[in-house]
Amino acid sequence: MRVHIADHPLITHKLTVLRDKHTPSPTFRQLTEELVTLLAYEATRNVRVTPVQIETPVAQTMGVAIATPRPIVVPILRAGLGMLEGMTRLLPTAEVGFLGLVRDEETLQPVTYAERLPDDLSNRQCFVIDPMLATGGSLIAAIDYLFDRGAVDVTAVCLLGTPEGLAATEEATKGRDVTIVLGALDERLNEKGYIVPGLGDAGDRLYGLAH
Ligand SMILES: O=P(O)(O)OC[C@H]1O[C@H](OP(=O)(O)OP(=O)(O)O)[C@H](O)[C@@H]1O
Ligand SMILES: O=c1cc[nH]c(=O)[nH]1
Ligand SMILES: [Mg+2]
Repeated sequence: MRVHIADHPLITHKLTVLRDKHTPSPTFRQLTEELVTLLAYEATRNVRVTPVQIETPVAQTMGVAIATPRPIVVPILRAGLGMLEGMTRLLPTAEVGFLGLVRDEETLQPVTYAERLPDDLSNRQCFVIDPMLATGGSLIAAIDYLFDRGAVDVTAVCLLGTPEGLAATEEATKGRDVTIVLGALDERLNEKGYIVPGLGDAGDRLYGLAH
């Protein structure tokens, strides 16, 4: 498993505002979109391209186009939806599949409540988006869905992660082509499975629903 942790002052600045408990939902949504666009630059570094010939006003030249089959972007509902617009802005031709997972806050196990993915992901590059990698349970479940359907590689883009979540994901995805791109690696999980210092419940902060 490859892990890339962002190291850029703009990303750290935007994450600082996102973490602040006084930041209201509209600003939180805007920053989430901006952050995913910055992280997507790194996450798409190995996107498959194919050579194309084009004509500029001056000469013929070779360039590249995103290869087919098209990549697929999979937001993990609910919080991952907040990253979709920023991701598809960089990959406008990507297909979008959906996975609805919610963590049981007692057991910390993910429960699947929605799934709308292509049946066959053979030879597809997949990008999973979810702001939080806490215990890793939700991301591992998402990665399993994708490889079970034939995905060749999965890149996950998360705003915050933990050492515990990374270790669990590494253990569960051994032998598979998995890359994780993080905005920041936080200190730890607390006794309730929340990321410390984290930003709280990403879904609630994006969409404003109380438990
Ligand atoms: O690594 P884990 O321990 O599995 O926790 C991370 C998951 O928790 C959050 O979703 P949540 O279950 O709160 O659902 P929501 O997006 O609907 O709020 C988050 O968006 C991840 O999907
Ligand atoms: O800190 C956390 C952990 C899981 N899910 C969240 O939204 N936040
Ligand atoms: Mg939540």
